[in-house]
Amino acid sequence: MADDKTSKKDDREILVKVEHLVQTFNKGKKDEVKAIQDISFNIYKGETLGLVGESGSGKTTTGRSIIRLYQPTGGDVLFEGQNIARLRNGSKAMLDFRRKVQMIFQDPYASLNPRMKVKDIIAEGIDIHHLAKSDADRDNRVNALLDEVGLNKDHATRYPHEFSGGQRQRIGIARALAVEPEFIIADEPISALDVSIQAQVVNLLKDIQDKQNLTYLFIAHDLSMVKYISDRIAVMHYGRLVELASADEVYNHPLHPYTQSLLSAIPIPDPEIERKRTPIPYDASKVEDERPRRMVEVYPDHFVFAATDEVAGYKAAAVKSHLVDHPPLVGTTTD
Ligand SMILES: Nc1ncnc2c1ncn2[C@@H]1O[C@H](COP(=O)(O)OP(=O)(O)OP(=O)(O)O)[C@@H](O)[C@H]1O
Repeated sequence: MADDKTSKKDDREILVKVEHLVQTFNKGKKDEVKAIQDISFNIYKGETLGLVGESGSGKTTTGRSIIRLYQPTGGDVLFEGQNIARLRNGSKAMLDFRRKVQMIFQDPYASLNPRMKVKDIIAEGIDIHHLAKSDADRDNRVNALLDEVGLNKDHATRYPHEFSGGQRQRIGIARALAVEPEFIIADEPISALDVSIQAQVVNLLKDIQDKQNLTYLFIAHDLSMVKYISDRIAVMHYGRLVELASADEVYNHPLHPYTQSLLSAIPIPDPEIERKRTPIPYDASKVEDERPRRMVEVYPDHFVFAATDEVAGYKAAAVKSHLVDHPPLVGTTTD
């Protein structure tokens, strides 16, 4: 992390270390896109790090660069201390990484091969990594995985089109779990699902995490669900991180104007309060000028993207916010 001076030594084990990651598409061409512009953060073993931001902010690109679906333009990604950005495709270390890190995708319709039976979809990774000792072992593993995600063994011989969206996402989760991963990148895993199903899938992911001590990067634009599942939250804007802290900190003591604006747009399930609230508009001019900025720890474990002369202001705002017993709901009210 850029400025660790106020951090106490802690015993959290770093599983993934992203350092100065840069991802530029079509570099040097007319349609160049700076999708990620120098971001650094850690993901600790056993935690869920939520990555939020508007469409186009670079969340998916971050996930895909970490898992090496994209070769980073710059920077490093350390997984268990090994630099993934430099691994050769086809090497033993890369194969090992491909097993340990799995992805769950947004669209459970597009991500499952319609011509394959569910058991073969789930067992794909088992086959690639030669994890099953026999055909019976393969079947047993598939059945246990179906059970784990709330499906049953009768589903094994069916095809994806026979399932609902929520069930398909469960199949996608079983496929990811099949190779006994350590780290899962879930890219908007519930955005395409009915609201009534979303909580079920999130709860399933949480249960599995508890049982298997998995680590998650959970990408979403829906801040309400991210709060529920995340230990910490990183807020992304235009290819940069602007704030990173525990979920409670981000929700109750947001410091960066962009985070405050995002939070103010979440509907509150109380019609009385909701009626009086107006979202805070985001004024980029003050916090996105030419001054160099970096992530600074302005409160313990609470980082904000700040220029040197903004740090004191953020620190004071953090202290002030914590003095209030019940922090004000973000968003201005008309009262
Ligand atoms: N393969 C690609 N080639 C060129 N540009 C890309 C590519 N992938 C993403 N981009 C661009 O990079 C930027 C970041 O996109 P990204 O998909 O990472 O954002 P996101 O925050 O995940 O958005 P969403 O929520 O819509 O998925 C966008 O401007 C996007 O158009």
